[in-house]
Amino acid sequence: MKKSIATVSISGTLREKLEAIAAAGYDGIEIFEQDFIADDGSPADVGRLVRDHGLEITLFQPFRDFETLPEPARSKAFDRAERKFDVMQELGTDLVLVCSSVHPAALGGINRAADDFHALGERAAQRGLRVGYEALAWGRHINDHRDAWEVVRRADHPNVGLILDSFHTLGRKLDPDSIRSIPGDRIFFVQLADAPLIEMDLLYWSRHFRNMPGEGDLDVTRFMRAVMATGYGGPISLEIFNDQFRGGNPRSVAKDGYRSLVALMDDVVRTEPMPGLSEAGIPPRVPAEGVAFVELASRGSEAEALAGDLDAMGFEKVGQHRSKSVALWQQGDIRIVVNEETTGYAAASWNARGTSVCDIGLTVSDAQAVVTRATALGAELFEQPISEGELAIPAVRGLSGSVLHFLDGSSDLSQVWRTEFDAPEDAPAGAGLTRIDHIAQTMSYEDMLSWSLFYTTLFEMKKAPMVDVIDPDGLVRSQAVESGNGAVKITLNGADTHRTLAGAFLADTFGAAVQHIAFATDDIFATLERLSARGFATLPISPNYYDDLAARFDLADGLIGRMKRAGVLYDEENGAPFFQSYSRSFSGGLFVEIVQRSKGYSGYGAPNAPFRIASQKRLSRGKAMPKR
Ligand SMILES: O=C(O)c1ccc(O)c(O)c1
Ligand SMILES: [Mg+2]
Repeated sequence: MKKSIATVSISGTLREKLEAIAAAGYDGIEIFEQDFIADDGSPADVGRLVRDHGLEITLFQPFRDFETLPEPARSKAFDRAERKFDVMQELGTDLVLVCSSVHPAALGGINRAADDFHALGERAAQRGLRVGYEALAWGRHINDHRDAWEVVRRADHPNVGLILDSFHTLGRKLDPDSIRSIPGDRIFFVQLADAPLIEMDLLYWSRHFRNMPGEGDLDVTRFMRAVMATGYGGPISLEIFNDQFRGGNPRSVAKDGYRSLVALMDDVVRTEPMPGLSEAGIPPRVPAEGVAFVELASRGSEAEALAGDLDAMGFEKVGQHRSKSVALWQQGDIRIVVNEETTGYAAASWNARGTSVCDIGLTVSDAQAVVTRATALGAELFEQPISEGELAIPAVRGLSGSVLHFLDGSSDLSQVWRTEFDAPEDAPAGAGLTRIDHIAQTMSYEDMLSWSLFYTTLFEMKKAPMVDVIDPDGLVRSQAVESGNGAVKITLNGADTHRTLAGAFLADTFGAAVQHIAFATDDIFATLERLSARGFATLPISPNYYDDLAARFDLADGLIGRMKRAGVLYDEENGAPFFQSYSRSFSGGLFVEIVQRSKGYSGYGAPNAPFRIASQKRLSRGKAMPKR
């Protein structure tokens, strides 16, 4: 199936858009009239430019306010159409989108509209062109794809067909299954868009908040399944009006769109039986089964300080890489790799960002299959020369230059710690930190959709609801993506000002992704006691916090006193308790969190974030609270 994207969907000049669209792997573009008019090339030049990028023009759009006008406006509309037909022929495209009229003078009437389209079809046919009719959700008389189809059906002309747009159908909560009874060869074009569910005016919602399939809350898969059930074989095309994308990086937005289309069609072929459809062939989404390791790039005195911090947290250095300056630290099921190499990817990461997380290893059922799926979704393979005795661990680039490695139970990969690090089989229990609870990535707000799409298209992962994290200096939006069994949880934290703690971290580290790692324990008080004996200092929390806690929750006085002494924060969800504590910042602005979840608490303690952040900021300004 041809993959296409409307030029309105991304930012830049037409030429920049074409570069980005071609690089992302699309077959064609819907050319938005404005984009073409703004370019100073003739229609023929623009057509050539598009084809020189290996793209075709799948659609010319939009042609507005055409149908059911009274004379003399009706004749004028036909004249306008003829002029657009001239342009289309010069551009080299045969299909125009006519969107349903919003003209105040439009008379309406299915038969009147059908007559106008029949006449337009006759004119188009003379030039070998085709006309597609789309119901805008806010069209004056036609605002439902079922009515648009009735117009097309009655127009009864081979050069007149229907254009479907998932936004207009799903945004109006129309049943997408009503599409199933339309003959596929009468559907000329299909536009796809998702959107977050927000109650607002349809037109405003459509023009500003659309996003890529999978990024929003509409059931675009169900819509597309219905389309495929008709036997439709034309292009699938993204038409995304989004304020953020208009100002975003055209290359990454185009790549996100491509990723969303591949994932969407994969979901469709897996759920809608379609004889003969050959789109399958990419490995399915699989669950991420666990965090196998987190790798930090470090060097010199920073690495020494980091070793001290890891030791204070109860980690033990269990192995040294056979041929590289890379150490393996472990506690329970947590593996931290510290890479001090002076060449290669980790070295480049250290040079750019100082001590920071440069690589995340995830456990999956089949590492090679995950890499195959990731590359089909547009991710880049990651490869480094490997030395004698080293394993080639499947890996891809994540977003913003990050790297993800994949380990599975296959014989070689499961032995990596023994093979490369001579690590013993038994894990040190340390201070009782058992596993990685979650990894918190910090990013600019506009990258959040890209990251959540990245994870949810690659893995069986669900998005948790977006929560607001209140930093005294601004808002940070936080959204978790989680594998079904909770084995892998990643929180995506989007900052849009450098004044927030997250934003300052981003600026100071040139966009390092991971700002903190949360470790789980079964007994936070016992663990903190052991850590304290090892010299680990928790983040101090204001005494006011504990007074408030007593008012908010029905907790034993003894417990609150214990939390206060240990620097533990508390939250609760339907009676399920959650305890969390934070470290002070390490070099590079990284910090860790220690959590104890019980009875299925599923959140991240978001209500505590303002107090945690305020304390971190006090410390970083050198105004630590006096000990009391
Ligand atoms: O917002 C609009 O006007 C508009 C134009 C063309 C489309 O295909 C569409 O879905 C919306
Ligand atoms: Mg549309």
